[in-house]
Parts: sequence; structure tokens; C-alpha cells
Amino acid sequence: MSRASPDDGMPLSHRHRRKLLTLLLMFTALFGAIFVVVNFFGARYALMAVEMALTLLTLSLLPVVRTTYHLRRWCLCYLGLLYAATIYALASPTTSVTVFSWVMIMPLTAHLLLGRRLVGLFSVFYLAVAAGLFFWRFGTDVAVSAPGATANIVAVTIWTYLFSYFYEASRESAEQQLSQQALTDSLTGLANRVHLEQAFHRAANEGALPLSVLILDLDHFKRINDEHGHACGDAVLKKIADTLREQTRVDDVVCRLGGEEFCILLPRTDSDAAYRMAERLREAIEALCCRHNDALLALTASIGVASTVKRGGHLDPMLHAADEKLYQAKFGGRNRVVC
Ligand SMILES: Nc1nc2c(ncn2[C@@H]2O[C@H](COP(=O)(O)OP(=O)(O)OP(=O)(O)O)[C@@H](O)[C@H]2O)c(=O)[nH]1
Repeated sequence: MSRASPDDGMPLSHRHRRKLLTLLLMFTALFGAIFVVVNFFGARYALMAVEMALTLLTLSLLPVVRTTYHLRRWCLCYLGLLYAATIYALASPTTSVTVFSWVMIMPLTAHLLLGRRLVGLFSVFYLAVAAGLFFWRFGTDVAVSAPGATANIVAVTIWTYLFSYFYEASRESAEQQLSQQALTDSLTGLANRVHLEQAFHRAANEGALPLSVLILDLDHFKRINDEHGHACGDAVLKKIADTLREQTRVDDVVCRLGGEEFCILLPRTDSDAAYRMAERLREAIEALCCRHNDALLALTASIGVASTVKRGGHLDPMLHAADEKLYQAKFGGRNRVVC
């Protein structure tokens, strides 16, 4: 059996951020080790001690980051340390002006690790402190004698910040669209089976009990396709989806299982209430006035109902139980509910 990954059930970005943080930790350890040597030969022993501590800490974090369920906290921790270390290096009177090149890539790193929401104030504050240090240390030399160079540094820093902000914004929206598509039935816009499973898992584990499931299957749907064409069949499925949406509560999850079969998950609903709801849906479908050209399409549905009061159950046995009731409804003459 394969081991569960800490990224299971998380957004796609989680997996990438874990890899990125691992890579950054490796780079930090490598550069930290190089700076330890450089600072040793430059006789900057306090800075060397900070670099050495940071390198050891970074190495010890590598196995933690690979398995943690609290990735965001570690990303914050890493950035906090990195920000503090670069500010310390910037403030140190013996470091060169080139240390400021690290400031420019910090917003990019922060956006890639944390997304947009947390980065804003965090990075703006950091950039303000770094700029203050820059002018405090080199204000009269670099800024006045080489205003072009200073303008370049400021421009590149702002450019990097804006570029990473807009890159992250479009990546977040693409990810949201993809996850939406992965959970939606493309024809009707209803939830699909994957979404249903997640919703059932949440409801069953968060105690939204009793929990009921309806399986609704249109009667003799094949005839509609055969007599009026597939496009008409598709239009009927969309109309049924709209009806189910209108007739259910916001907490209910309406899903298309496939073909002309739908499932409705009813949290906090016992079998009596589920039966009443199923009857209401059946009547609404029977009352639908669906036309194709001049023909009036007679639509009916059969519905099977299953309920549970047990916490932490699974969807498959519930679907199986509702499916058996559906079979009885079909066998009993269709256009009926069996509970
Ligand atoms: N238009 C359309 N038809 C579909 C879609 N998916 C499945 N079907 C059709 O749905 C029909 C289902 O037929 P059956 O399983 O025999 O069910 P039925 O005719 O409703 O009969 P009962 O369920 O026994 O009442 C088949 O003709 C499928 O081709 C779809 O996305 N669009």
C-alpha cells in the first residue's frame, strides 16, 4: 500500500512550494557555507558565527520540510530567518554594497513560497527597512555620487516585486480554475463524483448527521435521445440539473454521477425528511414542461434513498444502498421514490 503524502488533498501549489523550500534550503546551506569561509578569511567572526548557525539550522530543517503537514508555517519561518539574516548583513558596517542585491530577490522568493496574501505587508516592511539601511550606510557616497546606479537598484527592486505579484496572481487564478474544473461536471455545471466524495467525507466526519443520499435516475431517457437526438437529451439533462439546484438547500450537494443519473447529498437530514425531499424532486421533474420543436417531452424520475446516523461512514456503501432502492423503484414501475 502506498504511503499517504502530506500534500494529499492540498492545493496544487503545496507540492511545488515544498519542492521550492527544499531547494532553497539546499542553496541557503551551500551559500551559507561559502560565506562562512569568506567571512573567516575577512576576519568578520560575528558574521561568520551567524552564517554558520544559519547553515546548520538550514541543514537540520531539510528532513522536517519533506514531511511536515504545516508547510506554510515553515515557509514563514524560513523567510523570517532569511529576512533577519540579510538585514543583519546589510546593517553590518563591514559588508559591501553588493549585499543589497539579495534584497531585490526577496519579494520574488516570498511570493513563490507564500502566495500573495501574506507577502504584501511583510515584504513592504522589509524593503522599507532595507532602503533605510542603504541610505544610512551609503547615502552620501553611492546615492549622491551615482544616482543612476541607485535609481537602477530601486527600479529593479520594484520591478521584481510587481512581476512576482502579478505572476502569482495569474498562477493562483489558473489553479483555482483548474480545481474548479476538476470538481465539476462539464455538461451541467453540477458537482462531479470527486466533489461528492469530498463533500460526503467532510459531512460524515464533521458530524452533519443524520446524513442522507438520494440517487435519481431519469426514466426511459434513451427514448428521448433516440426520438429527438442527443442534443435534445443534453438540453434535458441541463434542465434537470437546474431543477435540482432550485429545489435543494445551499448545504445540499447536487452531483451528476454520469449519464442520466444524479446524486443528492443531504446533510443533517433523516430518512423521513429525505423521503419528503425525494418526493418533491420527483414531482418537480414530472411537472416540468419541456418542449422539443412541437413535441412535449414527458419526463419522470425514479429515486432511491439511503440514510445513516453513523459518524465517519463511507460514500460507497451509501451509494450501494441507495442504488438498490433505485432498482426497486424502477422494478416497481418507475416514477416513484423508495426509501
Ligand atoms: N444526451 C445524452 N445522453 C446520454 C448522456 N450520457 C448517457 N446518455 C444516454 O442515456 C441513455 C441511458 O439509457 P438507459 O441506461 O437504457 O436508461 P433509460 O433509457 O433511462 O432507462 P431506465 O433507466 O431503465 O428507465 C443512453 O441512451 C445513453 O446514451 C449524455 O451526456 N447526454
